[in-house]
Amino acid sequence: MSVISLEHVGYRYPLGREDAVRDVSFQVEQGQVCALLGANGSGKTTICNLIRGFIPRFYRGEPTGLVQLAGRPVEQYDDAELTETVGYSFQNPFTQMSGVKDNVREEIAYALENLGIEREAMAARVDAMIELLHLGDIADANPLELSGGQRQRVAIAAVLVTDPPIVVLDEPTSQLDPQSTEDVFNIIALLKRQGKTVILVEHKIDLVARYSDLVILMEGGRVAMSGPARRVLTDPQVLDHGGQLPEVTRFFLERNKKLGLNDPVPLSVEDAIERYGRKGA
Ligand SMILES: Nc1ncnc2c1ncn2[C@@H]1O[C@H](COP(=O)(O)OP(=O)(O)OP(=O)(O)O)[C@@H](O)[C@H]1O
Repeated sequence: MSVISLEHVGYRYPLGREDAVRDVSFQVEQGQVCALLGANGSGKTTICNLIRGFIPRFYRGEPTGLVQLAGRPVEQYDDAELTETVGYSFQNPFTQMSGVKDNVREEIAYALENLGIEREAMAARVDAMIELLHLGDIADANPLELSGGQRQRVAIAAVLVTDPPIVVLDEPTSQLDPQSTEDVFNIIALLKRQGKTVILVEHKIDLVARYSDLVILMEGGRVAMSGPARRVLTDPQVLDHGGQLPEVTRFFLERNKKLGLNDPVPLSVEDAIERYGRKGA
């Protein structure tokens, strides 16, 4: 049974002039990282909102089709179940801070307070998140006085601390420097090893190629291409649908074209080294 399943899903925001998503179908199995790709406005965040149940609980309107989590329609989940099942890190970390907590430690603990977790266990889980996301230096800082990148890391910690089986990360590295970006992708790999199912909206295509199992490429609210990352992200048609290809892949596609070859195209530098060894291209 798929952990996340969308079947022919469509939705228009109440004030929208056209459908934000149309006839979207895909399945994600437990432990998979699924990347949602596509140009601005192609429907990625809307899909995240449908999976988290914010549509139609927060955003009104009537979605069509069927969104299921672990085989159960999202509309059958109550609010508490959805909170526990889907951890959601928003595209804009500025909207994610509670605004009611004085420091980062309390901000991360906030989500646990309502779950009735005992104090000591709560402190241990918060400490683990502070370590995981390298927040030690700012643990006592006011969440509202952090930089964008710091807030982004606090927001991810606040999502992961509740240990949800599904994690939705909407552009989690948009404000991060290369080192912190790499850290976040290492955490995604860790989540995968823990058996969590991850939905990732991310533009850094080289990292997407290295860490994702599945890719859904959106275009104008529809699924333009979907399937295993290895298949989709080595297909030059991605470029025709407003997507990007990893740098190494583009290089090898160009090489094949120029030399009239039909060699397999690698997805990452590691992949290229494995296929072509030291002699290279
Ligand atoms: N609250 C809203 N009300 C009306 N229309 C909306 C709303 N939010 C998004 N839309 C529209 O729905 C469509 C899909 O938007 P969505 O935010 O899902 O795309 P996206 O791929 O996540 O874009 P981005 O990369 O810019 O975040 C767009 O046409 C957008 O203008």
